[in-house]
Amino acid sequence: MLHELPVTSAAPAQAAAAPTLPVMEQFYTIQGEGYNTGRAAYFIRLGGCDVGCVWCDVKESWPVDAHPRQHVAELVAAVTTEPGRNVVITGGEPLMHDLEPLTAALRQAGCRTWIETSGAYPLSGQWDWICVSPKKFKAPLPSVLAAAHELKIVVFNKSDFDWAEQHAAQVGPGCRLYLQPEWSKAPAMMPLIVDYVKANPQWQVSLQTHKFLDIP
Ligand SMILES: C[S@@+](CC[C@H](N)C(=O)[O-])C[C@H]1O[C@@H](n2cnc3c(N)ncnc32)[C@H](O)[C@@H]1O
Ligand SMILES: Nc1nc2[nH]cc(C(=O)O)c2c(=O)[nH]1
Ligand code: SF4
Ligand SMILES: [Mg+2]
Repeated sequence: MLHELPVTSAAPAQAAAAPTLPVMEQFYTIQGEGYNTGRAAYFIRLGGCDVGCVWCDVKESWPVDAHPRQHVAELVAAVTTEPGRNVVITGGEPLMHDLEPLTAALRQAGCRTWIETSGAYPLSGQWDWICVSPKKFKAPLPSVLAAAHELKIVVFNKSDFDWAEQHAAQVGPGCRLYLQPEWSKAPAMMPLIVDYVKANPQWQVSLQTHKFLDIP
């Protein structure tokens, strides 16, 4: 015998919340630092950082709530209006956010995904180039150091050379090693960096070339 089925109104499928991220600024420029210096790249600067570097050159990025949130799809659409396909995710400290949705969407759109991180938070996302710039103010995680393609140490005083070596001992074998002068200390530190790289040629010099060029 057939039973009459109770009439149920199917609950509408819960729409997955479209992922958003707080964006301080976004700009298409030339990568100024490190291994990819000189390459055209689209920068996405995410808001939020609690690392607290005294010499940080982008302190306006620190408060997470000060920056309007954008949908991942909007960000990818903005990136792909430009001819380049290298995308740098920076901040702020970008790894304070789950970067899986953004990096997956960027790769789907044919972009290469690069990150600038202090390494203080666990890695999320899919990356073609990982630049780790560890900080004394909040230690990098061993798992992020191990994944680095590039280790970029900011040299603020002469104790930073020993500190650089301590971190170089924690990266993988193919990782590129860079010493970058802290911008305001460059006149004093640059001669020491030059001598250090000449004596320890596994290291290279990285300069913030965009600041000399007066571009973003
Ligand atoms: C503003 S941070 C954002 C990404 C991430 N929070 C980090 O520190 O790697 C981008 C890069 O700029 C470097 N940087 C910040 N302030 C600097 C300064 N005053 N002089 C030289 N490099 C600086 C950082 O070490 C990092 O490699
Ligand atoms: N041109 C340019 N290159 C950069 N490389 C790393 C930057 C950063 O702030 O993460 C940066 C930046 O702000 N501008
Ligand atoms: S970790 Fe990066 S964004 Fe955060 S304070 Fe340091 S340099 Fe600035
Ligand atoms: Mg910068």
